[in-house]
Amino acid sequence: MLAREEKIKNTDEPLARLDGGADPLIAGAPSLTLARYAVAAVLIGAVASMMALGVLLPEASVRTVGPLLLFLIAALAWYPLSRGKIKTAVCVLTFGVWAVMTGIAVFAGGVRAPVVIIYPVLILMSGWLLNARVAMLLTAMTVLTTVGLFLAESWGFLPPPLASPVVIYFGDQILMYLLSAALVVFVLRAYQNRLRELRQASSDLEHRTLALQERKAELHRAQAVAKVGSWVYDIAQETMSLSAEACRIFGLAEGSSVSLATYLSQVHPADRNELEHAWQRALQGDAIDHTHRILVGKTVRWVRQKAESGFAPDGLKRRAVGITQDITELKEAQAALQESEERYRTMIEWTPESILVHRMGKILYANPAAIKLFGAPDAASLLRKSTSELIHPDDLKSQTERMKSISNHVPITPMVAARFLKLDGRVIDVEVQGTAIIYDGEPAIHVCIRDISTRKQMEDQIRQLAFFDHLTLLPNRRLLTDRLSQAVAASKRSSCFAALLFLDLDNFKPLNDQHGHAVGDLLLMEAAARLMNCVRGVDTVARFGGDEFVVLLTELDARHAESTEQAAIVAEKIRTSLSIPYQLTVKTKEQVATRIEHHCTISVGAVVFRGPESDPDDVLKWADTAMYQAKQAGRNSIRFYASTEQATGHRS
Ligand SMILES: Nc1nc2c(ncn2[C@@H]2O[C@H](COP(=O)(O)OP(=O)(O)OP(=O)(O)O)[C@@H](O)[C@H]2O)c(=O)[nH]1
Repeated sequence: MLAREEKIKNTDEPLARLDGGADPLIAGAPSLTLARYAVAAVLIGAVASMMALGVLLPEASVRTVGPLLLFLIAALAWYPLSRGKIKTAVCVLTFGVWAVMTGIAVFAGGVRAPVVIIYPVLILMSGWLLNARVAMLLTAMTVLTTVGLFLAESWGFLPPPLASPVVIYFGDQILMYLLSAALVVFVLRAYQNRLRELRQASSDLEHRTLALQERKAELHRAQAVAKVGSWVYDIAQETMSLSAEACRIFGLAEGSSVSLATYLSQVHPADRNELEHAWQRALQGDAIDHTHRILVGKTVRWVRQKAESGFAPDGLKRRAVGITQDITELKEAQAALQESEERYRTMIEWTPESILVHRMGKILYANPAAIKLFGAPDAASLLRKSTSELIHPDDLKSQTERMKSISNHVPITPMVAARFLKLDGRVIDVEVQGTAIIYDGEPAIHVCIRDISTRKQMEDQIRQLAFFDHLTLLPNRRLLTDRLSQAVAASKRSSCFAALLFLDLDNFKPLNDQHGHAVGDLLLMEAAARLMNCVRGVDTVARFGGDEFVVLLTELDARHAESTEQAAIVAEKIRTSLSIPYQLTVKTKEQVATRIEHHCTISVGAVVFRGPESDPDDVLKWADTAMYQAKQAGRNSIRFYASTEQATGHRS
């Protein structure tokens, strides 16, 4: 098909216009093959004639001029033919042959020359292969020539005809008949080829029409799926032709076309002016890319118009070609997203919880609560920091791993306690919870930080109250019981003995009675401090209650005697230390502070024990019994619980 289109393009224009500008294919342009046959036939005929004349009439070389001219004409026609200019070639051939034949007729007897038989054939061929005008022209030329030959002969202007043997007449006539027959065959074949080509062209046209319809349907489907319509605006006519999807978007019946004024009246009043300006710019050659609202019934639709103005393919009409995209859903989604982002922003701006957003450790956002929590003067000074600068070094590894897990969407404990650092370096106890989010279009981590410093302090206080004596800050009876159980269990494992010293201040009550409870408290605190100085770090000094203290000595010797000796040494050290006079500051009734010296001693009951022979209750009871014995013995003394009773398990 393309090859044929190419051939048609190459056919010379002036000749094509001789038939009134009709499609040369349909007007019967000769095919390249047939034209070649015709030229070849003339060439071969000319050569054959020259050869025949050379053989039959070697002495009459002048007779070969005719065939020689025919040969030249054919050679001349071959040149345009080789360049695809078929009609020019046929023209050269027809008129050339006509001219040569006329020349021969002049020397061969005028209107009686045998060659005149070729004229009708040439007229027919020119009419068929070229067009009616050429045939008419050739006919007129032939009639005039015939009249001319007749008059020339009548007036005796014609040269005497060459004396020709009969064989020449015979040969000429046979050649003319053959040539005529060949031309008629060419014409018929050209006609048949033309018909075949027309049928082929018709079938091609049908296929092209079908393909075009399919493409049009596909385009409609694609436009409907993409919600993109197209239009062409004829600037002179001021009419906009719309595709089916464009009609749907504008709420018009399929196949509608609208004027610019009608379209503008459909545009939302708030957007109309701006669109009109854009349209004017487009008419001056600018491209339009404009988003505006249109009113379709009672609904508002968002559309994006993209267009360019220019000339139609005919190069005459000015027009604008554009597409219309229905972006209502996109706009609604954008509005919803914006609303949700604003809500999120407001929420995190006002929440009392501290929130940071970071990507790969770089802080991107900090809410006011976070700025306050980290003691930053403003958001910018916090944004300059990396997360690693805000995390306590001890927790950095675990926090970094958590961030990695969050980024990789690996499940983790939602909230953990950690220590963070304020910008001034102070430590804050916090609970952190991280979530993977998309921030500014890229993955990031949203961290929620809760300051639990106050809660931690309160917990510590509660712990202190639950397990420590508030006056002396020593472990209380509950914690002592726990440590004693641990000591029993440890001694069972290690086979080493432990010792428990039960201490009771002697004659403490009179101090309270004489100087008041506050002074008694001072003594109790001083006694506690002295006790702490008498023992190792692994030992426990507890306030059992009132003026009673307990000292638990662990990890003594594996032998009972040695352990008893070690415990006795510590007990003696304690007894000595606590009997040193106490310097206490007393306030008189008049609130005047005076220092008094108070002498106080202690009675110590001691027991050396080891699991599993002893249990915590027994040990306490045995030490208490021994302490009672020390009191009985006159106070300020140390008594060990009898080991025989321990060994036999006697507990009375
Ligand atoms: N200042 C003060 N006194 C307390 C506290 N707890 C108990 N006491 C007093 O401690 C005293 C203990 O009395 P006791 O041990 O029976 O009497 P004591 O005078 O030490 O006599 P002995 O123990 O027999 O030598 C009581 O007067 C209690 O009121 C306390 O927390 N502070």
